[in-house]
Amino acid sequence: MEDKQIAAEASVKYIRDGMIVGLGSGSTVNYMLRKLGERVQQGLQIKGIPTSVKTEKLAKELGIPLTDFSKIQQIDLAIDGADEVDSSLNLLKGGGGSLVREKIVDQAADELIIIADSSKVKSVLGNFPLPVEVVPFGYEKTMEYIAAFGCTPELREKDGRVFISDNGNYILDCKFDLIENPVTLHEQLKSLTGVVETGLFPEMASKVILAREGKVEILSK
Ligand SMILES: O=C(CO)[C@H](O)[C@H](O)COP(=O)(O)O
Repeated sequence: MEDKQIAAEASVKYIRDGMIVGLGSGSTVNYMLRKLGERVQQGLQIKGIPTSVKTEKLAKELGIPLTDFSKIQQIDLAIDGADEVDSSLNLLKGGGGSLVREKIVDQAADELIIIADSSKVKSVLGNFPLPVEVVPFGYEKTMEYIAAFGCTPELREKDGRVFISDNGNYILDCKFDLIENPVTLHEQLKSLTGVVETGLFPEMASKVILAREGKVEILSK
């Protein structure tokens, strides 16, 4: 079993009867959904809030009951993946392009657990290009303003076409050398008019469940 799957399956034991659960996005989360689907078939009663159209589709296929923000007051727990995690549990996310919905759900949850293999742990964030969701109108200008913060932004494409997020926006993948201060960089980028959201999730995760060579490790605040 690969480490992503081991970490993902270990997270399911934190899901208890009656919980409203934020369902993240990505290949690690897909393993979590499959395990959760099994638990639901065995009688676990939960409702999930998906963070992407892809997650919503898979959850429905697996028989996981879903809800939405119009029907609930709180999210007990969100389980999500990440592209990078630092030792203070700051996250860089959005490799799959779902960062806006992920951030809305993850922020609303009482607890956020991140699941990952050990390759995602970095001493400093920024090796992975930072995904920034931007409004399509005038994205060329937004790109120039973002580049002035010391990165090389690239418009994300998929299958030879511009990638469109679930929210109808573009994603700019911004290669920084290192992101020494994720809080400040996030605030600076967020202040640009065309920026919808950045893939920096500082100080949000309460726990990271990692798998390294088949063994589970827990990083906590
Ligand atoms: O932020 C994300 C999607 O927007 C994912 O959680 C992140 O890209 C990790 O993906 P994977 O589990 O496939 O490595």
